[in-house]
Amino acid sequence: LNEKLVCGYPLSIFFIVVNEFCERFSYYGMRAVLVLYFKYFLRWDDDLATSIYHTFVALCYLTPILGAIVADSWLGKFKTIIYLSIVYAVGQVAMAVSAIHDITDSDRDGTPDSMTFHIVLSMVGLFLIALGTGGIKPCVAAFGGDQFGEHQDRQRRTFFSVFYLCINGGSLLSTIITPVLRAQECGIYSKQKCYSLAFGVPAALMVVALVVFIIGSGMYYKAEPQGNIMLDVCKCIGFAIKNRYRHRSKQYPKRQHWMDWAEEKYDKLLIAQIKMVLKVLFLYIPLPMFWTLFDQKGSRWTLQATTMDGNFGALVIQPDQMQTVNPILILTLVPIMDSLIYPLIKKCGLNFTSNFYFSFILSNFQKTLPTFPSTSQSQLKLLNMGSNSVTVKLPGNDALILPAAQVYPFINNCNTKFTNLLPEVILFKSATNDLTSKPQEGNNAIRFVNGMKTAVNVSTAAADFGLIEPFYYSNYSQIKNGKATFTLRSGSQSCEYSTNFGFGSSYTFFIHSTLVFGSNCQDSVTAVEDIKPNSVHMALQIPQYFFITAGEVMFSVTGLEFSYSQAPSNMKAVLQAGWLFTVAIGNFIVLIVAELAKIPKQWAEYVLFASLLVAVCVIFSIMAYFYTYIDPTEIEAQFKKKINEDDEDDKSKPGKAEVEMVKRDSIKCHDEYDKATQTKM
Ligand SMILES: N[C@@H](Cc1ccc(O)cc1)C(=O)NCC(=O)O
Repeated sequence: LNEKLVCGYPLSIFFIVVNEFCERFSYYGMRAVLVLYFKYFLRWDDDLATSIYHTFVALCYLTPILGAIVADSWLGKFKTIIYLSIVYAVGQVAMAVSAIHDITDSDRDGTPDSMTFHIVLSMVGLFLIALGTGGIKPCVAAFGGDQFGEHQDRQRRTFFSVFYLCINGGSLLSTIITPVLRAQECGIYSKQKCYSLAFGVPAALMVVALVVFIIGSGMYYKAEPQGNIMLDVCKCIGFAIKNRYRHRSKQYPKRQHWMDWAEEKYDKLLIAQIKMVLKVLFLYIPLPMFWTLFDQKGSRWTLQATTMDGNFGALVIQPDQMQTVNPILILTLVPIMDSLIYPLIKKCGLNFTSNFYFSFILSNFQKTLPTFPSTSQSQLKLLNMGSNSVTVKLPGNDALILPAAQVYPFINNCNTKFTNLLPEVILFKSATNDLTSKPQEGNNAIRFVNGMKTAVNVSTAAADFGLIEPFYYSNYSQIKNGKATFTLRSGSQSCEYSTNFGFGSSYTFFIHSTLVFGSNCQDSVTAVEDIKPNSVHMALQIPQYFFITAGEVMFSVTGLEFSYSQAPSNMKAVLQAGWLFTVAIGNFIVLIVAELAKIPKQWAEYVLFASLLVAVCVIFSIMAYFYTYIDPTEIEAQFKKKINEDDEDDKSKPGKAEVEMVKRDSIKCHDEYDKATQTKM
């Protein structure tokens, strides 16, 4: 089969593994920034961004069925991988182009003028990517498995572990790199967040994946497609159901298995193979619930991270970079599980082959947003710009002593009249201009109010607030976390004001009438916190990541190998597609809950998912306990032997030529299986 062996492993798998590394880099790199691209570039709200994200992920895991049909019945795995990789690379390029804001920014203000163009192009790109990544997914893993002979079970198992490590190596690098690229500013006419680069690098990696795969083409074992096996399976199941229904009367004797009702028309080998597949597919039923929780890392968890404090001391983590925790944990946990935990469990006499998972999501939530006025109210701020306390009487309220240089936020009904306010008390009505949500991407939204009788210019290295007229206020500007120094200027005179920012806060800075330029103006500016900085640290997401990743290691890594080893020889890609289909269903569940249920509290949604998963865990454990492992090769060999013996018997009987022809047709795939195993030896 494979003459070139390195340390007992076929050389060809090196190209497959590198291809997978680059492809997963491309996929996860693009996916890491996708939800933020929807929110901040296409300007969609959280629910729409989450829904489209999960529709895309679901599509990526529905298309494997298409890829498996094409590979098994028409092109073979090798050609399917090549053609669909080209489609995939085109999709990635389309995404990169869709994120170039300059293309439609004719007024050069930094925002796209035709959002439709960007939406349509990115949706086309995502569709092509889903077709490509999903289409090749069942083929690459099964193609890798095909490179091993019958006697190389151990090597094949190791291959699947290494394969999983490569997936996570690729995704780890990309989930670190693409958020950094996204955070850069780029553009021809105006500088904006560089989503085009964050999508462009994954596009380049997909081209590399394709080239590496082609380079290895001379070394692969390429099994021939074996006819439209999916169609045969569907027809055979359909016939069994119909036949069972036709013979529902009690006068007909029962058969051992409902699929046995297909025996009149279909070959026993095919029926046995379908039984094997159904047995595994039945075990897959509870799995979507795991993916429902698992895949929210890229959507809800990332959006949640944008409202958290990402300051890790020397490192400041971007919200989308938190996803790297998953591959980091995979890369550490898989070797530990393989070399320590599983052998230990085996030694204890437990057959704990990881068909068990448990994960629980803890939701953390925070309240850093203030109480905002309702539609019939407005928010007012009273600012005492004088140097003495003043007493203020607000309509319907008790008299209030407002100390010097202090601000009093006040929500009142719109028609309330204020009279007799002292000249040094500024009434600052900001109902329509105040921020009502957290600033984007962990930035801080800052504005200045000028209480002086002369216009003041305010600027920092990162933003220019422009010239602020007396008793007027500037627009908001976005400032990153850390120390910021503002320069206040009036004519040729200036002074500096410095302060520290956290993540996701909003401040209004009031410049006092008493400010004297030329000296330190630190005491002449009052900061009023409109929105508190994010108080919950991103590190609090790590336990959730740990539990969900431990669950992934225990069932997903081995699930890949399980799906391969329990599949009949001609249905390996089909069963891989079945496994991936559970991921698609899991993402549809998120979609349904996010779009239809619209649970108002995020924590309630998390608790719902976690409770469902606990219930499903119990059901799955019972199902896994009763599952008995099979050796498809052994079963197929027995059938082959039996059919050959029957053939010999039949040939000796007169008038059986026609039956023999039908049988020969039905075991066509069987002969090919034979051929393949002979070559493998
Ligand atoms: N652990 C996942 C990979 C991954 C990486 C980063 C994320 O944010 C989420 C998931 C994995 O191995 N998946 C299997 C696959 O085939 O992609």
